[in-house]
Amino acid sequence: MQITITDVHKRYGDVVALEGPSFEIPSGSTFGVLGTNGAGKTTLFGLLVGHDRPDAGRIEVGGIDVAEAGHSVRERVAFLPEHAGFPPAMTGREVLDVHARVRGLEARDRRIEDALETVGLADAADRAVSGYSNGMGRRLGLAAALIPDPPVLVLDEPTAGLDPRGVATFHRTIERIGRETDATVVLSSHVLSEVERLCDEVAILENGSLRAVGSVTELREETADGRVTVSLSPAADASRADLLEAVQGRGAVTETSEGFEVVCERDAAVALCGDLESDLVERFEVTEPGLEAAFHEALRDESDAPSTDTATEVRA
Ligand SMILES: Nc1ncnc2c1ncn2[C@@H]1O[C@H](COP(=O)(O)OP(=O)(O)OP(=O)(O)O)[C@@H](O)[C@H]1O
Repeated sequence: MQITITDVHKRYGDVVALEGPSFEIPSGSTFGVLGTNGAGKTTLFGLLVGHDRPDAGRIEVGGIDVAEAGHSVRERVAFLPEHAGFPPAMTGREVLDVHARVRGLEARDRRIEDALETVGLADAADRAVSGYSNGMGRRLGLAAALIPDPPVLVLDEPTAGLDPRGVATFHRTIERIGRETDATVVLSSHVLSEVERLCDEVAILENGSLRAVGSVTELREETADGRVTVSLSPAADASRADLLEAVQGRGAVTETSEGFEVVCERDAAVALCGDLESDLVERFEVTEPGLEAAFHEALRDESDAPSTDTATEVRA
């Protein structure tokens, strides 16, 4: 189910939480919302799931205005909040049964079995929640969200506070939902590698405004620069200064003990490698920008931005 966010504004007193972001979340996609602390992610999710109303602008889920839809939005959008707690004395299965009854769902047993299976809790279903690990608790929250078979799943920082094994299990669960259901999954995270792994598309927010939106590949290629690292051969010693001068116009050049590095657009980086005379070059490497570089570039935060991530081409 497609989600359309149009010029949404929200303030809390003097604090502007959202200042007009507009973007679309394609039906059936896994979509990541990224941003620094206080960027407006949780506020946006609160509006998306109908907990709050925007001061101006619209959010539509499957063509229906969430602010006008009232409680019926719950039939379309399921929410896993950042902190979901459950009565500790109940078993996982009992928790899900209560969720299913409250929603008035039919075929409850089948739905509960399916949800437990999807999140990998079938074996632990009859244990008390008090004995669940943090990660199991998060997955139980996800199972509760999945029970009504919602067209849209909104997950606020779903892996925050989990250990690496819990994170890996949660990732597999989200990938499975992406593969096996038609659900549109919207998640927020501070972990860029997680978003890069799970999401088809990403929006980057800062101070309530949209800074960038697109597929992870688009953001990598359009928003951030690549890097060429060149080690010169001894044959280049005599012409080192000329070589450095020749590459000056190609991007930001830094001399290194072995040669030089040039940070420039990815296409320019590849072209530069092709232009270098092979007998003067011992080795070069083109490093593609990753989402982390794109994120920092979108926020124009040069100070601590690693500009490159993945090495893609090495030639001796
Ligand atoms: N109920 C509230 N009352 C007052 N200010 C609020 C309220 N909720 C959010 N804000 C403010 O709105 C801005 C956006 O907050 P929000 O929680 O949406 O950001 P976030 O991107 O989810 O941040 P984080 O990554 O830290 O969770 C912040 O400046 C925050 O302090």
